[in-house]
Amino acid sequence: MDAAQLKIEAARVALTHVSDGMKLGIGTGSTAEAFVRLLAERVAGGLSVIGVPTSERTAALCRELGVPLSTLEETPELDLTIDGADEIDPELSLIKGGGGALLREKIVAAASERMIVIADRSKVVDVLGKFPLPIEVNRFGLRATEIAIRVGAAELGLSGPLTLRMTGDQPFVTDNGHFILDASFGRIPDTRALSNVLHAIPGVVEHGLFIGLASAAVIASDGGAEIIHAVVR
Ligand SMILES: O=C(CO)[C@H](O)[C@H](O)COP(=O)(O)O
Repeated sequence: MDAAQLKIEAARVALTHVSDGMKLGIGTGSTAEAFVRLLAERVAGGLSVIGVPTSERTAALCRELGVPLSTLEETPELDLTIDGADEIDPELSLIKGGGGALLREKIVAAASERMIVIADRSKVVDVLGKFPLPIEVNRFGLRATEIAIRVGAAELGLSGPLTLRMTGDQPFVTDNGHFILDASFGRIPDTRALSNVLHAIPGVVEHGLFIGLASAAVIASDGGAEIIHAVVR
């Protein structure tokens, strides 16, 4: 199977966990898009669900394909979120935000009873950090925030380039109007410690470490799809 087929396979298996009447968080990215396309087919066939999208991009696709949408304001408690990831470790901690939607993705996942991550096997790692960690930051005080991140990371023995994400010659702006710094720290042995350090910096809005949020992961490979369950949650 090629990469696109693996994404569809992971999405197909995740869809078997969706049932009539569910309130769904709907992720962002190419794997989540594969899920939306399959979900739309089921909706056309009579499945009744309501979706809360994690980005404007996902919202537009859902509207185009006829998946009924709500907002987190209208529907603040969700049954299940299905989303992709950039990296997944054995405890189902994740790096997310490659598509820039990490803040809404984390809020939606936290508002959901369960989160199922869908990915191909290339996303599974022993230790998170090969994929640069996206950090959503307020535009105000960007340089000061960058310095505070460097200092905090160094206290944990982490260092590496912090790159302002760009779209062409302009900084990439998230759906929430913020910038993203991609932190190439390499392996992150203590994800909780880094999460705490980043959350203590006022200019940091959110980061892409998702710890204790995923209940299960559907990992697709040529051998088929494997479901990994989290120990907690
Ligand atoms: O976190 C995300 C978007 O913010 C995506 O889930 C992540 O980047 C994976 O994307 P893809 O399925 O395209 O590999």
